[in-house]
Amino acid sequence: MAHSSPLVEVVAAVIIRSDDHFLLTSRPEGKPYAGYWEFPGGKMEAGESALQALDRELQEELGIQIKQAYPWMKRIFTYAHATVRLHFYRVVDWSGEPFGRENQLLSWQTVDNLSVTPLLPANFPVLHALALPSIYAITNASELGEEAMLHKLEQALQQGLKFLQIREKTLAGDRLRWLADEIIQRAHAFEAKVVINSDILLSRELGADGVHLTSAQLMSLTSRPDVNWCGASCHNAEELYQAERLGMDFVVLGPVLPTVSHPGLTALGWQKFSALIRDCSLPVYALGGLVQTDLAFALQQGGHGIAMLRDVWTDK
Ligand SMILES: Nc1nc2c([nH]c(=O)n2[C@@H]2O[C@H](COP(=O)(O)OP(=O)(O)OP(=O)(O)O)[C@@H](O)[C@H]2O)c(=O)[nH]1
Repeated sequence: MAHSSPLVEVVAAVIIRSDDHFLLTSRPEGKPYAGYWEFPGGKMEAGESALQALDRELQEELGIQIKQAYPWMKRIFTYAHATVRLHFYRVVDWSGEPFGRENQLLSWQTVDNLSVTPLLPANFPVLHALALPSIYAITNASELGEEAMLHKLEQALQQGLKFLQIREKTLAGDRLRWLADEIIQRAHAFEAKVVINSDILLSRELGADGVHLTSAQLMSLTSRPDVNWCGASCHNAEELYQAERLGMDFVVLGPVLPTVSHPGLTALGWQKFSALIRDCSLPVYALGGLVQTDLAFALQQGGHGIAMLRDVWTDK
């Protein structure tokens, strides 16, 4: 889209408590969209980095100091008054207790039970992304065996796993249908989301929460399949761009590190991962050779979380 006005760079903080509640504030009188609920933040000033701007805004508006913030999605949005580029950060640790220093209202909210309205229109995709957990598991019955896979899944669900992809390339027909059905039933008993690799019809038939498209499917589609959650595998800038264009809910990008399952693919490395997603408007999971302890680093690189096919099923 062509921008008639210059881009206004804005930082916005998704301040998340350990109980997953996040903070919304109401826009003060006198500003465009006064009374609308937003994430605390504001315009970057000349010479400031995004993080410096975030730090300043949170001190000015809420009286808190950031201790840990992760860069997250970016999003360009055109309002009648301006075109803004929003730099979202997830702030997970801070000092001080937030209070409205500019007489704005504050409210701690959850994605499942949002009780304030109206919200700034640019922020809806961000709320959607907040519903996605930071760990994305990928099933691996072909290596573990089907019964062992189900057993490991049960354990992982008990330990808090909330999101997984059924990806069983060596199974088809009734065998895949049976296993997928077993997995979905177990996951749904724990309110975990399940997407199925590639097969949109199977996902609908079994009542899964959506699909995970291969990069080849992603590149050949002209619109997003009509399912609740739709993700895709990406390996480069072109595929990321297509995922944004089609309005995917999330992507995985990799392989970040060399991996046993895809020996032919050259690993991106963390630097390239981070550079590729710097301006991405979607939540991006890092994938490829990762273990659970890589999560913090992936978040620092701008990732939404990590996807795992092996480490997630190993006993800890
Ligand atoms: N702070 C904030 N701004 C947002 C969000 N979403 C969103 O579209 N914006 C837009 O980004 C711009 C931020 O401008 P602002 O008016 O809050 O900036 P500011 O605090 O520096 O105020 P100022 O007008 O006094 O300079 C507005 O156009 C606002 O509509 C959000 O979640 N938080």
